[in-house]
Amino acid sequence: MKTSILQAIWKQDSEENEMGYYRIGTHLRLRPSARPALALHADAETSTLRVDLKHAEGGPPRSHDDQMVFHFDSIIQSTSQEATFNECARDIVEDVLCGYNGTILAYGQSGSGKTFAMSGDSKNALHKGVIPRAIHRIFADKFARPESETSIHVSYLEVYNEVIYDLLTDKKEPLRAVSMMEENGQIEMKGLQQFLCETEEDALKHFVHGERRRCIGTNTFHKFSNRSHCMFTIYVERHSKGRDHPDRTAAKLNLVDLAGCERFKCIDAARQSEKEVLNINKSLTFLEQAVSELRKGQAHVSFRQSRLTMLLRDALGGNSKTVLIVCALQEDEFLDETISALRFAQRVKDLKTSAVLNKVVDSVQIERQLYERKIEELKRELAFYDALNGRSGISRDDLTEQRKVELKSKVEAFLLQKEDVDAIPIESLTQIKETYHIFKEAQAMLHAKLEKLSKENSISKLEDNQTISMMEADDGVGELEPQGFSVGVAPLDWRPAKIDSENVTTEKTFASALLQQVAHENQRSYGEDSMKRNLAFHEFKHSISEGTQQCYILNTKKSELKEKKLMMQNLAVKLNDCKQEIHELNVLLAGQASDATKAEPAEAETIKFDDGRGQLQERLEQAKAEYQKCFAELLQLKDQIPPARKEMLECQERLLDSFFKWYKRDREK
Ligand SMILES: Nc1ncnc2c1ncn2[C@@H]1O[C@H](COP(=O)(O)OP(=O)(O)OP(=O)(O)O)[C@@H](O)[C@H]1O
Repeated sequence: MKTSILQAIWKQDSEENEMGYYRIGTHLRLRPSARPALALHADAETSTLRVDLKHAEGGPPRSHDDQMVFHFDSIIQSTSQEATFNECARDIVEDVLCGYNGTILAYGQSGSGKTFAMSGDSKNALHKGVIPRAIHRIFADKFARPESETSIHVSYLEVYNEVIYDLLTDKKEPLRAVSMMEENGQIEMKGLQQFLCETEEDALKHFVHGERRRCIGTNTFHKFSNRSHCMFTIYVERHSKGRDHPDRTAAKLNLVDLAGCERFKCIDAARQSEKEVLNINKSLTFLEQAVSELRKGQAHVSFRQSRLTMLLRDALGGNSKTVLIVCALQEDEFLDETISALRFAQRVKDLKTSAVLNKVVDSVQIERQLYERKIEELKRELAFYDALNGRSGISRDDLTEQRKVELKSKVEAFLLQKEDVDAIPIESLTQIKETYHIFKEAQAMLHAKLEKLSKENSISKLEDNQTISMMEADDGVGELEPQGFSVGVAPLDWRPAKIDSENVTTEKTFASALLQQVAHENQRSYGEDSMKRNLAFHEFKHSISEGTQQCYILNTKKSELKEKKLMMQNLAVKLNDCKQEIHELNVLLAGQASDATKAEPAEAETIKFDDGRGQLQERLEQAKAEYQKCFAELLQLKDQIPPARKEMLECQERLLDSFFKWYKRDREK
């Protein structure tokens, strides 16, 4: 029988856990009694309590058939505080350490042992209650896990006459009231202090401080009755050390010691405030009401009716794993209160909460998730547009290694001119980027090869090139721009031919190549660093007579060439001026001729023999003569320039040749 019940409970639990719902655990703790009621039959093995009312003494007349059976997760009777903790509280504390919120709730009539169960007896270490034992377990776990960073805070509040007070207010000050707010569906306590505790002692110090500040009064049942509902909360935040995005959990354990309900007839008017009792009973009634509404599955549960129900909202049906410890007196005179507490426990037993692992996601992670979602959406949208444009099957994800290899071979084929550029597909931005990347790689490889080749081949080649460029830079002879005077409006039969700039360029290129060749040949024999050679060349030109003479001749040739080019430029300008003048005179003469045609015969005669017209004609003739003279000179000069350049280049070549010979001789010495 016992086994089958346990199996059923275990099965129920595991099914519920898979769904994320957790049944509220209920435990019955019977306060030891010298004269327990004959009506109560507790069976710790089956965790059931049978109430036989026919055996009940006193009270209203009852039916002899009145018999009730209450089931619990466990019945604790004459059991140690440690065993009570292990039975009722340990699992919840372990769950809090894993990141689930937990609530342990002590319920029962005044004097039934709620405070004894939760706080224990401070005078005897063996009688420590659930709260100090939970603190011990949490700190033991913190120090047993060096790989995790665990921070522990505590707070302690009481609800007295529907006002919430912070029990951890400094002892010199009156208790500070706390306001309860609801933000984003969460109950927030504005003004409730949370204290960081590094050690178990820190937490115990705060707990004891709060205990001392609880509202305690004397009632009919005992001298130190708690007149308020109290909640000690331990906040456990934990994350693994040394990771970029560590798993972070934040859970809290609410340890609640409810005030005990009392019958009005039991109130000691001399010592107790009626308002106080009224408020306690009222809040407990609202609690019962909320439980029965939850049990019925009502859409609206009246949590807002009291502070207590708001505080316990999550514990009864929200994000919390919850355990209820129902404390009861066994004596006959308290039978009604005991039955009432048992009934409450049975109703709570049917409730389920939906505890979740409280993972703290940092803002960076949230942002990343948002972006990832956005990227997914955009990808879907792109795929949609691709499909609309008949380009389905295009992947915009990172290219696979195989795709990269394929693309590379296509680019190579293109570079080696085996394939046309169309062979490289253009499908997506990723692919285009990869193509650029391949080109860049190819360019880098080529560059490296060239560098290697040039190193192997000759450092001196570069040096000679420097020498050559130095010689060329030294030339100082500008190129003639011959355009601008070839389209003649002058009434001459012939047109001046263009100066053959192509020949000049070719000649120069040829000369450069020649010089390079000379330098290259010489460089093979004398591999020297450029600095030394440049210095030697400078010395040769300025201090060695052979060099000085050749340098003088070269400079003379350069000056002659330069002068000729300058003269050509001046002549070109003059030619253009003449051309302009001829044009203007022609226009004037043509204008006069047309006036003469339109005029009367007598007048026309006057114009025809007008002095001015004769002068214009004369000036035109002079301008034409000037033009022809300039042009002839220009042609002459043009013919002189190539031989002059050739001479200059030969001088240059001779100078270099003499220099290399001298340099070789000098080095051999
Ligand atoms: N299991 C137990 N074993 C021994 N003593 C107990 C037990 N339970 C309660 N007591 C004693 O009974 C007395 C009343 O207990 P307690 O103060 O815990 O009751 P309570 O339910 O918190 O009452 P109230 O609601 O009025 O504060 C205390 O002196 C306590 O030591």
